[in-house]
Amino acid sequence: MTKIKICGITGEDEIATLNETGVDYAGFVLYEKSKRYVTVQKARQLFEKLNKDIRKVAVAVAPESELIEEIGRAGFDLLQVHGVDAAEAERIAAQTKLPVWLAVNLRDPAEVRRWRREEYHRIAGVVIDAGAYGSGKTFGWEQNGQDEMCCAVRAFREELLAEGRTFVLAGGLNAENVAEGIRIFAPDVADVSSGVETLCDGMRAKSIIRIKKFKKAVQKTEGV
Ligand SMILES: O=C(O)c1ccccc1NCC(=O)[C@H](O)[C@H](O)COP(=O)(O)O
Repeated sequence: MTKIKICGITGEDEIATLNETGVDYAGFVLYEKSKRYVTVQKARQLFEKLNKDIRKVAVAVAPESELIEEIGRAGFDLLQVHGVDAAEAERIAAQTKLPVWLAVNLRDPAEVRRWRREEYHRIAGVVIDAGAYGSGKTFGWEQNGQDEMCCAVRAFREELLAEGRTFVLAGGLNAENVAEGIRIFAPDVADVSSGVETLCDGMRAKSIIRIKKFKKAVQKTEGV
């Protein structure tokens, strides 16, 4: 079944929500400019409350060497890296013992063609995401899934799968569109942040109801 990653975890209530809903991955955004920013230290405190079978993903943007080292010591299971090219992601993967997912923030079809030509030796997986980080917007696949960009993404997915790499679909997913995303791209992992949040006293928080709905929509694609 398509696995589920809930990204942008910031507090203990959200950890309890993930434990109760039983998702596969929890993402912690270690990028200071993000509204979902947590320090590595804060993420480590949250790990203590997280069920052991939920994998912990460090999400970073063009991380400096020091942060990569800190992430490597903190107990994460994976490092998802945005804002770097394939060569830089390969260098990061060589520096850390963690499996690395390269996040590609898509802006136009030419970009997918460029990424498809890259050589991946150490990268464990690729996250195909919308142009803006954690924006709740898709990269435009929901029109019909047949345009140039979608075809290029599917071809990219085939290449990654043939090499045994994980393919993650991200950007603007929610309970209403995730089944269509799975039908078009057949990802290994569906990654969501904004689409399972609610505003509570002006603060964004992951909603247990929305996560349950999201999970149900994913399970329905497999007849569960
Ligand atoms: O969420 C952020 O603010 C963020 C900042 C910098 C890098 C990555 C970030 N988020 C990553 C994710 O939440 C997911 O990988 C993905 O973008 C899904 O986001 P959304 O469209 O909100 O579902």
